Parts: sequence; structure tokens; C-alpha cells
Amino acid sequence: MASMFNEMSSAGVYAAVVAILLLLSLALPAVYNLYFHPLRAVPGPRSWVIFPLLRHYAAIAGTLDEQSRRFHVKYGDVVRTHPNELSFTTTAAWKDIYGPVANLPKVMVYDEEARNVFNAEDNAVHGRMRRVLNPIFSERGARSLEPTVKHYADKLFAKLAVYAKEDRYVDMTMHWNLTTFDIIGKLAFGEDFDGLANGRIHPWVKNIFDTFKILPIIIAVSEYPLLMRLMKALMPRSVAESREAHVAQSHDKARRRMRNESLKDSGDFMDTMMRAQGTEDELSVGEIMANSNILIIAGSETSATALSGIVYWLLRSPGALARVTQEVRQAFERDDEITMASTAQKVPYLLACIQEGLRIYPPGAGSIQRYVPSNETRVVDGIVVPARTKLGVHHSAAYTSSRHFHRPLEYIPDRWLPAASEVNSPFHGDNRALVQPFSVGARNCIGQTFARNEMRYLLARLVFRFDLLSLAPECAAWHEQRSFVIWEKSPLMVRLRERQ
Ligand code: HEM
Repeated sequence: MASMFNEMSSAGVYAAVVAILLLLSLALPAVYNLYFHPLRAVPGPRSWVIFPLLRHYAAIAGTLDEQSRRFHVKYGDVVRTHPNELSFTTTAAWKDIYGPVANLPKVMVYDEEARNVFNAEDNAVHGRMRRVLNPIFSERGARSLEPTVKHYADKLFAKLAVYAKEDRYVDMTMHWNLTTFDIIGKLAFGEDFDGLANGRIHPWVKNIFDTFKILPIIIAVSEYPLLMRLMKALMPRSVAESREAHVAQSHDKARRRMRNESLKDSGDFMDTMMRAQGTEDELSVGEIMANSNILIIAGSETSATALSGIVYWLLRSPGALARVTQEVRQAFERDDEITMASTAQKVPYLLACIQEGLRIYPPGAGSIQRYVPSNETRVVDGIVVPARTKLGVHHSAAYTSSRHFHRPLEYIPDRWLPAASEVNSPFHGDNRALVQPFSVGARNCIGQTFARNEMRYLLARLVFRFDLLSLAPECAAWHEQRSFVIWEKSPLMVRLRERQ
């Protein structure tokens, strides 16, 4: 009896010791992070500093960006959203984190992926890839792609005309996506995704959207190496198979395009990359494939998102819609006068509408983070930041901040017109330099010139030919969306009419 009692008590002691150790392993980091960590003075949600899993849970649930916007309203221009993570909403932070002098390394997610211009850690590799791609993304390069954009624009507007004639609502989110994926597919792989032809999103493209939803899980788990290994071991075979199939399909498409002699000297993305063969900047076949892939992901969804947001906000702002429609119809007599070049000159209000769309609904909702390397400290916007801290400027929190913009939650293109800089303008104090939807520095968006050309061309042709009549009632609050790096866009149902 006594020995049984002794056994129980020693088992009890073990259990108590394990419980205390577990408690300490949770409590000690929390106490350190709250009271002794170098970032302890930076304001932010204490619960997220104590329980970092809450931050990851928000990302997995698609509410991280919405919560970040609220935290920035509550705590100010810098918020500690995790023990080792700061979110900023200032121009100084753009310079100190992303600017050419700071040039902090990017936080990467997929370690095993082939390197492309977006995920190349090595600055020399990144620089080589940028040099190869630069010509096609110059102003001249972008304009040389106009025939391809026109081809798909014609297809899009022919489809919209059918909806208009039948007086049916059309899902503009879907149609912008079909259009931009067809355009970029053609430029990268020499073949489109049959999107506009079939009226549905290609499985290859859908796979990309699905991957975005998994990213926050991978980011959360990557903080715990053991959990990462466990996740990989337990990952259903079907998930791995679907990813492998996606990669194999991309490689097939890229190989087909590389072998297609008829597209030699076509001046598309692939041609640009292949022209570097034999030079000291040459890309390997793997690098060409990886870059084709990333160009499709980075170059389609982003422009489609921006265009969807602009159409939505125009429909919610009848004054702006009437003014941009009138401007375009006065500037051009015929549809074929609308070009990438002519829209750069003749429709300043349309350019303001695009810029305001990028402010109020930036395609990247949150931030693409950088980190401070081991054994270094950096000063960001006056804050001394220790090694291994993740940092970012939060696009949507910055651009919708009342500290930086007058009437920030309203769509007001006038804030981008020259008159807004005059002292008597209510928008005089707007912090326009803060709006950097294409990011800043050596790793900013290489496709921004093409994107701006493409967006203003498509938008001008849309309002030239169609009256945008109304949004379906269920789309009244379309912009209230979750986000998983990209916004989770629901259908944007719009009624159109061909102009009389
Ligand atoms: C409205 C449209 C677009 C927006 C808002 C946008 C936004 C961005 C942002 C914010 C980054 C920088 C990420 C970072 O800081 O690390 C980026 C990078 C990039 N974008 Fe875009 N983008 C758009 C359109 C395009 C287009 C049309 C293309 C190509 C056809 C493109 C290709 C790329 C590439 C390749 C990178 C990686 C550049 C590098 O790391 O050196 N983007 N984009």
C-alpha cells in the first residue's frame, strides 16, 4: 500500500513538474517579449505578443489585414503585430525598409522552389534576372505588347456586348481575371488559358488562387521547424500531387513555347528571356520556367484586382463615373483612337481614377515583408530594430489612414489632380508619396509600366463603349473582403449598356 502511494505520488510529482515546465515554456517567452524584448516599447495588441499564434490564426482566417488596419487606427503608424514583427504606415518606413540603401532581404516562404526574380535571395541572381527582363518592361517594351492586349480586349468587349444586349448582370471580377490571365499566358507561354473563349477560370489558374490560401498556414508552421516536418509528413498525398501536377503543367507549357520556332523574335516575355542566352546574364532553362510562372502569377491577378476595384468604386461614386465617361468620350471620337500612348496624354481624370483605385483598394492588401539579417540592427523610422525582425509597410492600412489622407475611406480621384496640391484644397495635406502600390527599391514591381498601360487602355475602352449602369444589390459592400496575401474577391455583378 505504502509503495503504491509512493508510486502515485512520484507520478504526481512528475506530472506537476511537466505541467510547470510547460507553463514556464509558455510564460517565460511571453514575459520576456512583453517586458525585456528590445521592441517592448512599440505599441500593439499585447495578446498577439503573448500568443503569437493569434496573429497566425488571423492570417489563416483571412482577417490579418483587416485587423492590422484596425490596429493602426488604434496604435498609430507603427504596430507590433507579433513579438518579432513590426507593421508601418509611413513614407520613412518605405525608405528605411525597401529603399535602395536599406535593401533588406525579403521574407521567403517556399524554400525548395526554383529561384525566380521574385524569390531570388541572392542579390546578384536577382540583379541578373532583372537585367534580362528589363527591356520588355520599359515604356517602349510595354507599348510593344499592345497588339496582344488589344486582341484580348476586343474579345472581352465582344462578350460584354452580349451581356449588355441581353440586359444581364456580368461578373466583372471574373471577366477581368479571364482577360489578364489570357494576356499574360500568351506573353509568357505563347498560349492563353482559353479563359475568354470558355468563360471560365482554367484549373491551372485556380490552383494559384488555392495556393494563396495555404500560404498563411505554411508561414505559421515555418516558425516551428518540428511542426513543419510533421506537416510535411502528414500532408495528404493529393495536395502534393496537385502541386506537382501544376509544376509539371507549367514546365510543359514553357517547354512547348521554347521549342516554338514561329514565336522567335515575337518580343514576348519568353523571347526576352531567351535573347539573353549566350550572354553573361543567361538564364538556365529552370530559371526561364520559374520566371514564366511568376510573371503569370504576379502580372494577372494584380491588374485584374485593380480593375475590379476601380469599376466597383466608380459605380459607387456616380459623380466620378459620369466625369470619367465624359472625359474619355470627349477625348476620343473612335474606339481605335484609344491606345496606350494616347491614354497617357489625353485623359488625366482617368489616370486619377486609377491611382485612387490603387490607393483605396491596393491589389496587395497587406505587406510583402523584409527582415533584419542576423547580427545586424537597423533604424526604421527612428526605431532601433533588432536582428530577425520582420518588417513591412502595410499597403491598405497606410492608404486608408486618416492621419495621412482627408476623407480616406471615400473614392475621390480629385486628390490626384494638380489642383489638390494647392493650399486651399482640402486634399492639400494628403500624403500622396505614401501610396506605393508597386513597392519601392530594387525589388519593386518590374511590371508596373506595363500594368499602368494595360489598365488605362482597358478602362478607357470600357467606358468609351459601355455605360456602366449599376451594381447588383448583393455587391453593395463588395470591398469588405477577407485577404490571403491577395483579396478574396467575390463576383462583382455589373449592369452595362452599349452607349447610344
Ligand atoms: C496593378 C498591378 C500590379 C501591382 C499593384 C503590382 C504590385 C507589385 C508589388 C507590390 C511588388 C513588389 C513586391 C515586393 O516588394 O517584394 C511586385 C513585384 C513584382 N511584380 Fe507586380 N504588380 C502589378 C502588376 C504586375 C505585372 C503586370 C507584372 C508582369 C507582367 C508584374 C510582375 C512583377 C514581378 C516579376 C515582381 C517581382 C519583382 C522583383 O522582385 O524584382 N506585376 N508587384
